[in-house]
Amino acid sequence: FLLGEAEPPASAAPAQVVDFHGPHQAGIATPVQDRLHFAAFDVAVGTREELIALLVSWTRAAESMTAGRVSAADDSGEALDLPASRLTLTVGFGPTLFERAGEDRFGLAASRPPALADLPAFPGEKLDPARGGGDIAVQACADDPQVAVHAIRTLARIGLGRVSMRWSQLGYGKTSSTTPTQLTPRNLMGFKDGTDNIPHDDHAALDQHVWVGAADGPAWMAGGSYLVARRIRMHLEAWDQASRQDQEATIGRTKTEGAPLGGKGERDRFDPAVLPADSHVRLAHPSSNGGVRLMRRGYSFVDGSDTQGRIDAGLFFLAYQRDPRRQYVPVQRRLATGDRLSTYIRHVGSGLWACPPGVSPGGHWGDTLLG
Ligand SMILES: C=CC1=C(C)c2cc3[nH]c(cc4nc(cc5[nH]c(cc1n2)c(C)c5CCC(=O)O)C(CCC(=O)O)=C4C)c(C)c3C=C
Ligand SMILES: [Fe+2]
Repeated sequence: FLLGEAEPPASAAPAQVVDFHGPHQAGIATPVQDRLHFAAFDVAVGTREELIALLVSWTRAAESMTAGRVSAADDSGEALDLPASRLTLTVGFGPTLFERAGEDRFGLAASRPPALADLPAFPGEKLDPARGGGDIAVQACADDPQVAVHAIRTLARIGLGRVSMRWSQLGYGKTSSTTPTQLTPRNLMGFKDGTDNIPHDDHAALDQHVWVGAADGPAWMAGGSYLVARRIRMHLEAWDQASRQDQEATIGRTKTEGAPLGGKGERDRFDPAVLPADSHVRLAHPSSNGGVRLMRRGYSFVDGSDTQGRIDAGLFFLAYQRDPRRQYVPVQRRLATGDRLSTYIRHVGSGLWACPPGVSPGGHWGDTLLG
């Protein structure tokens, strides 16, 4: 059936709409929504003009959907009665968009940011190529799962014949708050996650650790950010056999309160040097990593069970940063070699994308790169 250009549903209170336009893409510093649908696409078109046309049509649909309107006259309809639910759509460009197997498909090879260097291999990871990479990533976050799924489905539908979905991941519960005034969410290990994350309104920290600066280069990335995604499987059966004492020593914080070991309250100031030397928080803490921080925005996932009857669950880790070579890579190197948490987890999927700055009204995703 056909739908006209619809007004936002009456229930779409302004507070449920996150502005799509701005100097930075929404969905990075935006207070984290409850649900995620993340998709990595490979581009099938052959010319730069066709790529631009795709990004223009995606942008127009994203502007509509994030405002709580239908995507187009022939919208698939499953989100029709739902409010915008704080939907954000965030796009990133992977290394293969710039160059794939030595081929410069879109004349972009010279524009590849040095910071978009392929991630090195890390000890202990077991990456499944079917769950990694992708020319373009789209992160859809919303407080309603149907709204996030509708948004990805719509972009895939618009891109039919022009892109193929390489892999995707649903996340059902946020694990990292960026809003310290709210109760910190818990991950599937039962621990509060995101206590010391970068708050969404700490603009000094965002400028220092998340947004690419004008002098960082390349110019088209100023105001953008780099996204690292890791599908991290948790061995929950083994975790559940571990004593609470062992679990707390592994993380470096208490389970119930989320307090640093030796402290009382979740937000107590603490000296990481007093935590166990192989604990996760000690090794991930800025003081162990030359002061670097990450904006964590991950989600829990449960994708049924595997052939051995073990639950296929974990953390879909999403981290935004100014330069992965200085941030994610050295932190992950430290964790991969020394973190006691490594006994209970396995990195099985990976991706890295350059997320361009925000879109101005009338502009489109990637216009600073593609013109
Ligand atoms: C490379 C970066 C990180 C990966 C990968 C990672 C995986 C991972 N983390 C948890 C659980 C927790 N992490 C916590 C803190 C924390 N983690 C990282 C980085 C990575 N985590 C950082 C930078 C920090 C903050 C350290 C600090 O500044 O104190 C915590 C404690 C609470 C908090 O501050 O968020 C928990 C719990 C899991 C389960 C996991 C992989 C599955
Ligand atoms: Fe962590």
